[in-house]
Amino acid sequence: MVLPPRPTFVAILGHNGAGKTTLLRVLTGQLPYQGSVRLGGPEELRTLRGPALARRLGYLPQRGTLEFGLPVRELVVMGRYRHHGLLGTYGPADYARADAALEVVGIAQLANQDFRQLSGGEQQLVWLAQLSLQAAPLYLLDEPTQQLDVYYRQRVFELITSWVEVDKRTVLCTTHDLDSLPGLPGYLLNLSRPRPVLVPISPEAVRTEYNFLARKGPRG
Ligand SMILES: Nc1ncnc2c1ncn2[C@@H]1O[C@H](COP(=O)(O)OP(=O)(O)OP(=O)(O)O)[C@@H](O)[C@H]1O
Repeated sequence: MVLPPRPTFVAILGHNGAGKTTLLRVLTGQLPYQGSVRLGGPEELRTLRGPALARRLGYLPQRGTLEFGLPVRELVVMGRYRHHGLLGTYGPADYARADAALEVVGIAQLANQDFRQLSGGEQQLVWLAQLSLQAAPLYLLDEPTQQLDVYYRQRVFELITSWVEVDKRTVLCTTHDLDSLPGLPGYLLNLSRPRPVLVPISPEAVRTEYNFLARKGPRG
């Protein structure tokens, strides 16, 4: 499969267990794979490590946790780690970016709270704000709207659209949230299909995939 050369959004669909997270883990270099994977460059993915991989992609896994207490703003500013190192000193410009990202995802009022005291949905929004500071050309999101209410779900898909259209990033996003997709520019990739292909998003295409997933069980 080849993604379009221009920045785009791909919603990765499929039943539970279809392999959506597995695909993202392959693309982030966490799992071995057969065949060939290239991310916007000539090098084979398995040869990229550390900073070289981080320059190509930002990854938001499911259910990110934190073992220690940290104010939200301090966690978000760490999205700039590629520029300073993870424990580097961040300056006023970095904090201004963090504040702007919190504003965009709609949780500026939580900036000084301890991350661990936030609700699951609020924590998810913090990770999205942090990711937006990474400024990689490819973002991989694993069910980013999983715990979000209808307002924030809509807001996250607006954010994704702006990452594609304004910031010119490609976003691959696993989701079960088909209701949010019809108006978005980009593609569907249904991993429950025997031969998954990129299908341009339209209300009809979303309905077709919804009906496929609703009628057929994960084992066909
Ligand atoms: N580390 C692992 N070892 C063995 N099997 C695994 C491992 N991780 C996932 N699997 C299996 O691979 C299959 C795909 O899992 P994956 O997490 O990619 O599904 P998914 O499409 O993301 O599902 P969901 O929608 O429930 O998140 C599942 O059958 C799962 O049990």
